[in-house]
Amino acid sequence: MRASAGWAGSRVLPPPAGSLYNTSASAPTPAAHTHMAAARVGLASHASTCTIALPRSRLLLLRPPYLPRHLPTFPNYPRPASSSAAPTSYRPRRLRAMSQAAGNGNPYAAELAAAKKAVTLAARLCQAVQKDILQSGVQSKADKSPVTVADYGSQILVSLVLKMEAPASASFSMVAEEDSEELRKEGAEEILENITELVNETIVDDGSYSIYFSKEGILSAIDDGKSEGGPSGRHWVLDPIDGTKGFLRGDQYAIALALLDEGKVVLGVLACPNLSLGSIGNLNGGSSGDQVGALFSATIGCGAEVESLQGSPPEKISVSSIDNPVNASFFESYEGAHSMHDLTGSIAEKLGVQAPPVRIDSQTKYGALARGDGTIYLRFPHKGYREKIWDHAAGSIVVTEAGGVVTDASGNDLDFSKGRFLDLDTGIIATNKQLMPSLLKAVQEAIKEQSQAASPL
Ligand SMILES: Nc1ncnc2c1ncn2[C@@H]1O[C@H](COP(=O)(O)O)[C@@H](OP(=O)(O)O)[C@H]1O
Ligand SMILES: [Mg+2]
Repeated sequence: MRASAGWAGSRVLPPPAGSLYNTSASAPTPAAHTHMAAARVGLASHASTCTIALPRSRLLLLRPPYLPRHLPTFPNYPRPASSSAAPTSYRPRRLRAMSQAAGNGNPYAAELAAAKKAVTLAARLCQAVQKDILQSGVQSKADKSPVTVADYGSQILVSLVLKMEAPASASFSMVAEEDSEELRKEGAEEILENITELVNETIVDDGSYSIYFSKEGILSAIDDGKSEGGPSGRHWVLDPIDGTKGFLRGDQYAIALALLDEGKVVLGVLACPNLSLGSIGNLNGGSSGDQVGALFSATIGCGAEVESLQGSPPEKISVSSIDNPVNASFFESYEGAHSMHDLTGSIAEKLGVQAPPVRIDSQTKYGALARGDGTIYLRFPHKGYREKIWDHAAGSIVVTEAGGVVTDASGNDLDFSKGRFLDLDTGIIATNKQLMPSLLKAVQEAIKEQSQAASPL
């Protein structure tokens, strides 16, 4: 059954005056904003070439009177993000001080605070784009450029916040899904323009940073994600929009960010803008009408938490304690192309699970599992698919810190130290400690039967 994500409310809003992504010579432009911001940061303005049409409501936010509020009166403004290192002298201290005060022995408290801030800002951009996609009906067309805008935009914002908030001495490495190759090609000028506008608009709206991205800065920030990761040092791991298909449908998606330290995931945050704050356990992935927008976080040895994306005190979460499979339910991909639904059905049957699968997109499944909305997560890609680390790093630590277990189909821990891919091709399973032994047994039996059926001799 199809999961619905509580976006009905946004669908009935009046249509925007223009699309975020269409260009139109006659449409109003945020030129005044661009000129003013560029002048104040001492950059060349590109406003004369800007033809993006913004919805009227968003244009209001770009009027010059807003700018002084967002651009504090520093004697100088930081370099644009196109420079190799983020400016350090104007880094906001608020976040650092808060995280230190709330650290309570968490050795990654500053990184955790930065990661939460990063995905929250990225989620804001993604929400604006998804709303526009749903209102304009673009999701039914072949043109997938709005998703591209959100994907890149999310990656840029995460990169910006992490660089701004990271300790000045730390080198920056990020393993992320996107690079700038496509955007540097001829014909990509318009989409680059749109990304530049949207990213800068999100930063201005937020007000935390006095930085302005030029187009070259945008390209360079995307390429911050080109790291190969590996077993030594620290690497951020980012999926800027996980669950792209769900994002386009108006369903679940996540911004997933983790930190690897010496090959181990030590921290993970998952922003799930369409996930209800109440349980989705009995709703087949849909919203119960509660407030939507959940932010999961976990640090190694410190447990897992959930809070509202709009800001609420974090609450500790733990996986379900159900130890009888008859009472269990399981999550799997909405997309049959991402996980073999016939195999997972046979595993569930062997285990004795009665409930139908809860099919939702993205690492939102890990978050929902971590807070006990369901008991099991099964993922069995079709033969030959290689899992990427950004599809599991954040989600897996949220589950393990909530008391769960995440392994491959043979019961091995996931190894995030091998570069951009996970070194496995068997499948990924997650559940609580009580159920894992019987789940592993059912998985191995079902896989054996499947391979016998495929080659009966
Ligand atoms: N053939 C395939 N088999 C398994 N996973 C796939 C796949 N093609 C894409 N994916 C991955 O599945 C992720 C979505 O997972 P889920 O099915 O749980 O929503 C995608 O993340 P993106 O949407 O970030 O590309 C992508 O990395
Ligand atoms: Mg993904």
